[in-house]
Amino acid sequence: MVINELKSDILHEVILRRPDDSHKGDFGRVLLIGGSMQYGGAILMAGQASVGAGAGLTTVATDKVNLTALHTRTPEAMFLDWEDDEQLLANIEKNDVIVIGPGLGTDQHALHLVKLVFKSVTDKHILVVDGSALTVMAENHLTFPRQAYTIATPHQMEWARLSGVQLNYQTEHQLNEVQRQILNLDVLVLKQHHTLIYAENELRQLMIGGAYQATGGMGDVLAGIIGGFVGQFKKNHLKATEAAVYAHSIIAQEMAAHSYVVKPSFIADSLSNYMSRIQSNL
Ligand SMILES: NC(=O)C1=CN([C@@H]2O[C@H](COP(=O)(O)OP(=O)(O)OC[C@H]3O[C@@H](n4cnc5c(N)ncnc54)[C@H](O)[C@@H]3O)[C@@H](O)[C@H]2O)[C@@H](O)CC1
Ligand SMILES: Nc1ncnc2c1ncn2[C@@H]1O[C@H](COP(=O)(O)OP(=O)(O)O)[C@@H](O)[C@H]1O
Ligand SMILES: [Mg+2]
Repeated sequence: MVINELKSDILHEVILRRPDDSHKGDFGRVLLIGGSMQYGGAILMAGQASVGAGAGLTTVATDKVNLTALHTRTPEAMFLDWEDDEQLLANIEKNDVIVIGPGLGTDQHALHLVKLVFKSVTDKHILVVDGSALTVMAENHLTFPRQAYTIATPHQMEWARLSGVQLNYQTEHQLNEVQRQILNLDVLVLKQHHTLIYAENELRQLMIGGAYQATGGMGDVLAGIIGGFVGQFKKNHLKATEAAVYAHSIIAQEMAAHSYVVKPSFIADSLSNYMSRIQSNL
């Protein structure tokens, strides 16, 4: 398979100046589901990243224990109790993008939520599946729903669990591509040093980023940025995903000039500033 490098021009192609005559409803409604008691930080970071990426409206469905922390860190985001199925169903319908998985955990409630989302999404939705949701799928032999546009963001271990392609075989790109198709995925973001993005007729590789990103929460922030980008830049979901992947790492790379390790939440917070530089072509 031919691998094309993912380059900075993707940012200029995707991140456009907002029309003056617009409102929050024009820039995507993103619902993020995750954050057990143990992993609350993951969904907080993903929510913060969705807001930072410019999603018009961000809602976080999580364990009640995370309510105060969410509103303290990211008051722009709305809260939803993840035990309230009725509210969840109403919100799935209302939102354009559903991000499920950051800090979700793998217990029975996590499985219930994954099943609820998979059966409720329609062809109007973009679904981003990350973290624990991928492990829950693997453990319960679930496949992605056909009806939604689906993007999965596994790291190599999560991909091995889900696809059966073990780490030492993941360099065989054709194997990953076949699994992407079998699993009904529109886009596979296979995260690693030099992340690969598999999609119909296309394989792209990120050639920036580094070990300063190897810290918990880095993927949670990426899931939130992807949610914010696909919700907002609606013309091409694949390109919006690629731009999110590139922006996430170029910001980390810039921060690494003066940070040994880059804090994921710092990327979420500086994203908007970076995007403003891109749209002004600075
Ligand atoms: N502050 C928080 O609340 C955090 C919550 N997290 C959540 O914790 C849950 C479990 O995710 P984890 O990823 O920790 O656990 P997993 O058990 O799914 O995988 C982690 C292990 O996979 C292995 N691995 C192999 N290749 C890898 C690669 N390329 N990238 C990363 N790991 C690779 C590593 O040995 C690593 O310890 C997820 O729902 C995640 O969102 C994590 O994001 C960490 C931070
Ligand atoms: N050495 C590295 N070089 C480049 N990128 C890295 C490196 N280590 C981790 N990353 C990036 O950081 C993110 C980690 O995602 P993930 O493992 O899901 O983290 P978490 O679940 O803790 O949030 C991915 O985007 C991955 O590509
Ligand atoms: Mg992760």
